[in-house]
Amino acid sequence: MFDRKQLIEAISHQETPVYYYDLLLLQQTLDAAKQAADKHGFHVHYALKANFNERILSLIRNAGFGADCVSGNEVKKAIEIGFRPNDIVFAGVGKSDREIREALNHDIFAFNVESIAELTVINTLAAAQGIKARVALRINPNVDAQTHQYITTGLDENKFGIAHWQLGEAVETLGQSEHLELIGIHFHIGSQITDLNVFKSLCVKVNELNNWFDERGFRLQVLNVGGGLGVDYHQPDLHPIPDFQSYFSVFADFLERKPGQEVHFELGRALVSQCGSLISRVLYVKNGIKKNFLILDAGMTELMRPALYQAYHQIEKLDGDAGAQGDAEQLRYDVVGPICESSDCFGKEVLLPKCERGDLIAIRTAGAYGEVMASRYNLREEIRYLYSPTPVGVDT
Ligand SMILES: Cc1ncc(COP(=O)(O)O)c(C=O)c1O
Ligand SMILES: N[C@@H](CCCC[NH3+])C(=O)O
Repeated sequence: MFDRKQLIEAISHQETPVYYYDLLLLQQTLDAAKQAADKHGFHVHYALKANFNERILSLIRNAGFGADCVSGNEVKKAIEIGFRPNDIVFAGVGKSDREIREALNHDIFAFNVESIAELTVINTLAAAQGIKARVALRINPNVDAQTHQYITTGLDENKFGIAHWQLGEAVETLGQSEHLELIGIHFHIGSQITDLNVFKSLCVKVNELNNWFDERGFRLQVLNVGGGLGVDYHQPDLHPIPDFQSYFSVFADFLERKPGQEVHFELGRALVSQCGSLISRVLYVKNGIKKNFLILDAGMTELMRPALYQAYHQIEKLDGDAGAQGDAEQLRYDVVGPICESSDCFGKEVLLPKCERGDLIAIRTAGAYGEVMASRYNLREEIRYLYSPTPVGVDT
């Protein structure tokens, strides 16, 4: 639970803006996800792209998750943090030769391969090292994730994965590639998916393709269905932990596994979103005729999602006489940052208790795709962090 009192105390001497991570909530989320996945014998790789803060990664590694990486540096980071190479997968439409070579050196579990040309390149680089690379084919299943158009990835018009009509050629290439071992098929249809029916549709496609490979004599070890489970940006206190039980049950009920086949997942957002908040102070209040502006010391440089996708994040006043839930006068504010871009806006017409300079503002559900997407535009300061006390008995 978001402990405002503890946070206000911790923050009082702290410069803002600052990312606050609730490590207890993170641990509870990881425990819930692990328990729900273990019930079905599912393997979960954490998608590092969502947040690669080292304290967070350590907790995730200790909780027994693998790693899903999308660059050579993410692979390197995962190894440094102590993820076992055998628990690391590497996706990405544009893996460079250097990145592929380094991942081969580490003998990672699998490359999720996104094109036929990439198969040929990995085969050549593996041959040069005299080894065999384990690969899974990332297939574009043309399933509509019913999410924001910029974060949908599994439609024919998206750049990700191999199209189903290219599978014949992919299989032919594999047949000619002595240094590749096909271990599975991989899918990822998009992010922030809140309608579980979408995952049922994905299962139907995975089953069809699993049969397609089976009929051609391929014994696939792994079905990797990617990530994408969404979180509640509107009510973070009501739903601090996503419903992992229902999510994994969809796959347990609808995926038709062949004997011995493993199911792998790549969750990012669902594991880390709710544990993070961006904490900021009000620099200025501008009262206009048409609008009131709350100008914060945090901007799109610290949290880009609202500017980039018009994403909603709950905005709360943390302190002040009335507190966030008090019966003080409420006003509507456009909550903006100091960056010289009009899109530098966290929310329009946000209803808040009357604010003044120095008040603390929390922008919630910022643990995923927050800090990692920060930029130094306008030569902003480096990101600062603050952590809640480490959960008892947990080693970070
Ligand atoms: C291949 C792949 N796997 C996993 C993820 C993690 O997605 P999410 O954070 O929505 O769980 C992504 C990002 O969308 C991705 O591109
Ligand atoms: N960055 C996106 C999600 C992209 C997921 C990675 N393919 C977000 O903030 O919601």
